[in-house]
Amino acid sequence: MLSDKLIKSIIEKKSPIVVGLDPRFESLPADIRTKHLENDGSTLKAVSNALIEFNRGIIDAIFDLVPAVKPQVAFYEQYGIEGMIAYKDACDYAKSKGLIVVADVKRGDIGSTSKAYSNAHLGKVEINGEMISAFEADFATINPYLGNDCMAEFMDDIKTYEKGMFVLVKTSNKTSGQLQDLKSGDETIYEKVADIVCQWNQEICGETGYSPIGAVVGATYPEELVALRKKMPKAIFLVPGYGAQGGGAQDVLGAFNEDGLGAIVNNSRGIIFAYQKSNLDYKSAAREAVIKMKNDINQALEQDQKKYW
Ligand SMILES: O=c1ccn([C@@H]2O[C@H](COP(=O)(O)O)[C@@H](O)[C@H]2O)c(=O)[nH]1
Repeated sequence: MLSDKLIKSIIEKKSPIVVGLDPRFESLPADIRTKHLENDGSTLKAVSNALIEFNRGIIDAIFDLVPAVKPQVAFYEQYGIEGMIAYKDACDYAKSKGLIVVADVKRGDIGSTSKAYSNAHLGKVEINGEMISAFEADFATINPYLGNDCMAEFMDDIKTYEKGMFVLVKTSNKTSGQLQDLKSGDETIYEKVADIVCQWNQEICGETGYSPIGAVVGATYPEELVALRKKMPKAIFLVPGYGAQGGGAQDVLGAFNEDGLGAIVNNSRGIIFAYQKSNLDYKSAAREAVIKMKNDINQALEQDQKKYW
């Protein structure tokens, strides 16, 4: 089961970290931008090729240190078809290096449309009797706003193809409370979503005790992390908000179970653009940033007596 694969890879690499592949063309190293603008002019193709070169460099620099990467589709989609070619390359190249791919696509719609989203990112499409993969990520992030039956559309592919999903429970952004913290009866909306995640965790769970149905909970809400951890013991938490959004090692401790497992902390800008605050080239700077993040989190886990390894 994919949750077992992720947990085992976290243990093997001693690294509960996911690197966010969120490239911005204007923030890429000047030599990469110049080369591709000279080759292809001021075009979407130039940007796409630059993103591909940059991402491959980042993946080469960090693949042995972390279990997973998380490409955020928005940074590719903005460049249209050419951008999506770079998105697919990020997924495929990361997989070729043994990494688990979390597609940050935040999908969810009426049931029949959710199924099409699931086909695109987790499952396959049928063409003339043949089943073909489109993007083939491992996990996808899911927006629960349309309700249980719409999220359930992803379940078939999760079971058939050993995939997983991370459901947005309590997001890291400043105004996440505007809707997510509203009360419905005794519980907040985000607690209701956590209840749904728990139900699915009963339905599907791996030998490590963790389910491929995980939860997104922001590092920027450490108290909620603690409470939600107790509520969803079998869910793996995908924790964004570390680094650029202000979260640090102490803030994410609550995401981990007492066994020291159960969470994977994302850092995108803080790793891929680390070179901007360093004298190193972008690959070496990304590697250094991952090593520092890993040491910081492992040290905090050790002090909290939660370190697994
Ligand atoms: O609640 C959420 C859900 C998703 N994200 C995504 O994570 C990364 C964070 O990037 P940083 O550069 O590390 O801030 C980005 O892709 C977001 O779309 C999130 O931040 N919060």
